[in-house]
Amino acid sequence: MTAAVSPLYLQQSSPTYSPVSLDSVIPHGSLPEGCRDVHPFLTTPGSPLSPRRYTDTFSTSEDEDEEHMEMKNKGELTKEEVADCLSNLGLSATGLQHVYQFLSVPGRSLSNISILCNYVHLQKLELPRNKIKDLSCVSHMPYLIILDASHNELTDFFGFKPPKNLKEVDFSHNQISEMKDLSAYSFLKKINLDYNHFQKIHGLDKCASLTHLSLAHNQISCIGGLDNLPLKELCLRGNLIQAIENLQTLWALQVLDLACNRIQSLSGLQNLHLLGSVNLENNRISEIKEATHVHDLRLLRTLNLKRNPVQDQPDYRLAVIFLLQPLTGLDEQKVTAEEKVSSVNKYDPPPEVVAARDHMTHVVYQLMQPQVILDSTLPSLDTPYPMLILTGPQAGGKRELAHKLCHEFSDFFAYGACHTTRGPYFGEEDGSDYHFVTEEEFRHMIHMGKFIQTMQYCGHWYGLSVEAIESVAREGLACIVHMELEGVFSLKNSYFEPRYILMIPTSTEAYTRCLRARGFYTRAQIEHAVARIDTYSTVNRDKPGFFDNVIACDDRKEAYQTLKQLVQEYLGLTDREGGLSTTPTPDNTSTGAMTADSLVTDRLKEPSPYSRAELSAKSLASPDAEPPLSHSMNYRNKLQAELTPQKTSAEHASISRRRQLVREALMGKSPAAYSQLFKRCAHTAPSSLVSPGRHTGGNLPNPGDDSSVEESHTSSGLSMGSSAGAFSAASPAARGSDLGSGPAVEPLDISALANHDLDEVRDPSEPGLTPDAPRVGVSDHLSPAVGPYPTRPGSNAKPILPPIPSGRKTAEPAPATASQSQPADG
Ligand SMILES: Nc1ncnc2c1ncn2[C@@H]1O[C@H](COP(=O)(O)OP(=O)(O)OP(=O)(O)O)[C@@H](O)[C@H]1O
Repeated sequence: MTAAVSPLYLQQSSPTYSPVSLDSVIPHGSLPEGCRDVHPFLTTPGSPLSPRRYTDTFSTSEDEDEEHMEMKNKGELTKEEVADCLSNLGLSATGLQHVYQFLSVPGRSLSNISILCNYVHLQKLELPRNKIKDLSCVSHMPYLIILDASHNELTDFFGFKPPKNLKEVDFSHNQISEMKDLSAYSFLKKINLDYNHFQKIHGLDKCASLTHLSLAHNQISCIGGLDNLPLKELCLRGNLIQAIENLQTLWALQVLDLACNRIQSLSGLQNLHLLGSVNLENNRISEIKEATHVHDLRLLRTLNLKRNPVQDQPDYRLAVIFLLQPLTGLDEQKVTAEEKVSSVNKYDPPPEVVAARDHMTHVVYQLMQPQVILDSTLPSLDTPYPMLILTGPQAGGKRELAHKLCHEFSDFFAYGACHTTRGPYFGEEDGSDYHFVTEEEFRHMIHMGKFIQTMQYCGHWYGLSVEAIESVAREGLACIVHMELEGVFSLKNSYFEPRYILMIPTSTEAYTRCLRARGFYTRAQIEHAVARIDTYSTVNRDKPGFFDNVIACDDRKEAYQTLKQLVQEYLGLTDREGGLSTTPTPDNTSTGAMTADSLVTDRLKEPSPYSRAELSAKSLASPDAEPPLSHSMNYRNKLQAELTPQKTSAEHASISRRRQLVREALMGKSPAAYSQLFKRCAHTAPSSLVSPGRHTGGNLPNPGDDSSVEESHTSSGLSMGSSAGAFSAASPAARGSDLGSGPAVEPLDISALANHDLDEVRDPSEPGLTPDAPRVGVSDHLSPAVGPYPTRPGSNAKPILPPIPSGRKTAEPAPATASQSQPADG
């Protein structure tokens, strides 16, 4: 049987090789049926059908060998070499024959490959590292898909008629200097033109399939000619490019390599939303802020800015990681989770982090000062000093309403003026709205441990000093302070247990108008303030109970009415004019205040898991409601909860009695006990009271419950009931100013407490014990062995939750001097 002759074979002009029956080469039946039409030239090197074998079988003449050698020497590709280098037997494009589809002839110094005109079925042609100047033979390869002519001497760009299916071309490392129109090559997908002499990109407009283009190491100075190409990868490294331009229409671009150019800015990348990797190594980028140009590229995962001047910027890496949060690799180094967290904590710390740092700073600075006992706001673990904090975005009227409240409820409240480094606005008075200080003074105060919390807002510092609160407390009043969210977070870390009322605008437009109308703020400040509305509502939503109440502050009058009503409810007062009562409205909301949760619900129009009544009941201290323990539990309770999860029945009884007292206090039913908060005693404490260290609690005795209220009133050497009055002895200002109109409180004799019969304080479940008796452990603390005042000041205070005082107790505020209540400077 004679094998059919392949078309390729028919194109061979060599007389040496005549059609041959495969049966003469390999045993019949050893090739699959379809393979029997294969031309013997198209054999795999080394296979039984390799040209070597072939020539052995059909021995050639010596003349032919010589001719072959001669051709080789001239750099001409010979049939033998071709036969050696063919591979990939497969069906021809027509599907009618079997042909070898690949030819790879690398590194043979070939300059003449004209013989390839005959190999029309080739689909892949590799000719790298030769000396080829002419590729016209490719014109005869209509089925060619991949062409590698890299490392040759080509000067002509696509110097052949376009093979219709040509998809990948590698002309890198040649000497081509000019691109030409490639509109006939519409199937081209990848072109590699690295290491040529191109100066300009053009002619690619119609390459509608081009996804990969590499023009590295040419002489291109401007990016252009790439409009609307579906490029996914573009490499222009090693050129003379100075700016990233004309890339905005490359909507599909994912990988961009612009290393080793002269680029100074990342501008020009901002619209490439699919970009996942950008290499800008060894350019001239010097500013970290350049990273903002790619800030919105949410898919950007790797960025290389190595060998750019920007690397010398302090904190470069963290800053870039912060700006480009989705990055997983920067400068060929993995971005770790730790780096991401550090960068956020450094450049945009969440309020909790700011507050924690702030709190830590002030605690440390306070501890570094000589310690004194505060006469009024002593951090009693049982009875925190009552404060009301109005919080919310700037210019929401917090300050105005705080002043109004203080004016109207002057028997209860006074304004706590913070310190600020900003200058006074028109009409603001030093000491009334703020204490206006210089930055230097402010910093000095920080270092002297004078602040409880500070915050930087719009470039200015604000701080609440111990003295600001103390001076109010010494008057027997509760303190109203206004502050931003971070201040609230910080205060929540402290020993104070204020009530927090969020005043929030519900209409952004109206709020913006209001800010503008003030005329104080720059555009950026207005935007900043508006953006903070969301911060507040997010905290409110995510942290139920964080704010005790929420009031919409769009309308100041309404807001004030609501606030006033709330305060009256806190105080258990009836409205002086309107006769408002504390009785809750039928839906139990009782005021126009929104509860913290309901505001979010309203704002976001999401269904609330709670009814309005439930929410109100949760946040307002109605007579029948439990005190809002979740957020106003004091330090001691928190610690107790952690350390002694199991309470004795005596404790339970004590707690419930305390709660009852709170309810009554809130309703004004037990003013005597409640007023003790602000009772000052004329009694002069022994000098041992002025502790060398400011007691922040812990190591001093704590009666633990209210069982000793009566006893302590009568027998202690100190006034009691709250930190406000308990240690007035430590403060000359407080001494002698005990002219309050409230009920007199008898000094507490600690020794009497110490002498308690232990039997009285045992668990009532045990025979002979009363529920309200102090626990044995507590009484142990009170051992006389410790001394007359061996324990924490205020330990004689009764654990009555004191949200708001029941009234002013002093006729005349005692003059306060810094030395009396502040840590001494130095
Ligand atoms: N110690 C503090 N800690 C945190 N924030 C504070 C502190 N003192 C004042 N602030 C807040 O700083 C912001 C800027 O203060 P500024 O006095 O400029 O605002 P304002 O216009 O008076 O605001 P508002 O009318 O809401 O009181 C305000 O929101 C204010 O409540």
